[in-house]
Amino acid sequence: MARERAEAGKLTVSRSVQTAAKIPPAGRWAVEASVPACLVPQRLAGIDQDGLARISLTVADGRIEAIEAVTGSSDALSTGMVFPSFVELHTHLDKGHIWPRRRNPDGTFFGALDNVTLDREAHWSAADVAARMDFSLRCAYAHGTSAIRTHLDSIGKQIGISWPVFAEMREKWAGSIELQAVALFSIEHVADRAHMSEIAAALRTHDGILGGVTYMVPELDQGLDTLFRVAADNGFDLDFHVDETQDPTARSLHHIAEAVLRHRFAGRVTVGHCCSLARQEEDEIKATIEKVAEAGIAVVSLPMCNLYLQDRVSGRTPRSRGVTLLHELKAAGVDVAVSSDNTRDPFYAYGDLDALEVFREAVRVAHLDHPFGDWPKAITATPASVMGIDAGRLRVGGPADFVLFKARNWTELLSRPQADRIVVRNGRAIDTTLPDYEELDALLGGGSSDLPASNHP
Ligand SMILES: O=c1cc[nH]c(=O)[nH]1
Repeated sequence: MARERAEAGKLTVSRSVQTAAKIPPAGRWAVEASVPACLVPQRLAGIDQDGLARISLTVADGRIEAIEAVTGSSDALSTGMVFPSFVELHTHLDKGHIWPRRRNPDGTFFGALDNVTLDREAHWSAADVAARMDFSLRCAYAHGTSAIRTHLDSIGKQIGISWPVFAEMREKWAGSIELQAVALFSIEHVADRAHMSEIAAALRTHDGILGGVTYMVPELDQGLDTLFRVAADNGFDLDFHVDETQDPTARSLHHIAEAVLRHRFAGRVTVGHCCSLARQEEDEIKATIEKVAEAGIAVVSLPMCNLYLQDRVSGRTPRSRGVTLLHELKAAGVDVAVSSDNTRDPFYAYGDLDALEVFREAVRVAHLDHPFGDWPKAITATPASVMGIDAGRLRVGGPADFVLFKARNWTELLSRPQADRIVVRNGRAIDTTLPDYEELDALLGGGSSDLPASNHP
C-alpha cells in the first residue's frame, strides 16, 4: 500500500517534468495552454469570463511562429496556463540576501535604512555585490523573469563599486535577463554638486537612469528642478522612490508631477511606492492622480515590501495594507505595475524575485481580481513598456520566452507556489533549480541569523 502511494505521488509530482522533457531542444514544437488574453496582442476567440483563452502556441527556432485558437484534438503538448516571461520594474539587486549578515531589528523603515547603511559601509566590495547580484539573478531567471530594473545605492565610494559591477552583470546576463539600473540617493544629496557630477558621469558611462528618494523636505522642489535639468541635459529617464510612509502630509508625488509639467520633460518618469496617497482625503487624491495622469508618470507598487514595512508599530496590529491606489491610478489611465522590491534584506526579510509570487500577493492585498481584467499586464506588458523593451507579451514573431503552469485557471494558479512551473527561453525548457542559500554562507556568515538577537557587522 505504502509503495502504491509512493508510486502515485511520484506520478503526480513528475507530470510537469514529463512535459518539460517533451520540449525539444531545437526545431518546431507546439503547446496548448490557457493565456490571459490581455497578454496577446492579436484578437483571440473564446475568451472566458476570467479573461482566459485557450491557444495553441507553435515555436520554431526559438521564436513564436503561430498563436491559434484550439479547435480540436492535436499532437501539441497540453498544459494549464501560459504567461509571457515576467518583467520586474523595481528591485534592489545590490542589497539582496544580506539579511543573514544584517537583519532589521524592529522591521521598521528606519531600522531598514540604518542597517543597510551599516552593512553597505562595512561589506559592499565589488566581490560581495557581484556574488549577491548573480545569486538573485539566478533566482529570477529560474522563476521565469526576462527583464529587471534595479535601483543601486549610489552614494560616496559605492558609486564607483556598484555601477561597474552592474555593468559586468548586464553583459554576463545579456540574452537571459535584460537589466537596467537607477541611481538611488536621498533628495538632500542633490544639493551636493560634486555628488551630482559623479552620478551624472556614472550614468553616462553605464547608460543608467537617474533616481532618488523624495519626501517633504524644504529643498524638495529645488532638488527636483536640479534632477529634471540633469536628466534633460543628459537624456536620462527618471525613476523615484516616493512617499514611502503612512504620513498623509507626504505629497512629493504631486510635486514630481508638477515638475514633469513645469520642465516639459520628454523622458520617461516612473515612481515607486507612493504609499501616503492611500492615506489622504478624497479631493487631494483626485487632484494628485489627475496630475500624475497628465504628466504621463508610470507607477510601480511594491505590495510585499509595503505590507512588511508600512504601519508597523511594535505590539500593534497593522491597520493599513500600505499599498498605493492601484485601481484609481489605473482607472485614470496611469500605467501601473507591481514588482518585488527588496529580497532578504532589512527592507524586506523575505522574497526570491518570483514575479508570480508578487502577482499572487498583489491580487490578495489590492483585490486585483473579480474580474482579473488586464491586471496580468502589471508584471509583464506594462513594466516592459515602461522599460522600453520588447517583452511581456506573447506575439507571433517574438521570442519564445514564456512560463507554463499546470494550473488551469486563476484559483489553481494563485493557490499554490507553482514550484513545478516550466520556464521556456528561446524555445527551450531551462533548468529551474534554484541556487542553494549555502552558496552565500561564506559571504554572509552562515544561515542562522534568525536565532541571535543582534546584528554582526
Ligand atoms: O523600499 C526601499 C526604499 C529605499 N531603499 C530600498 O532598498 N528599499
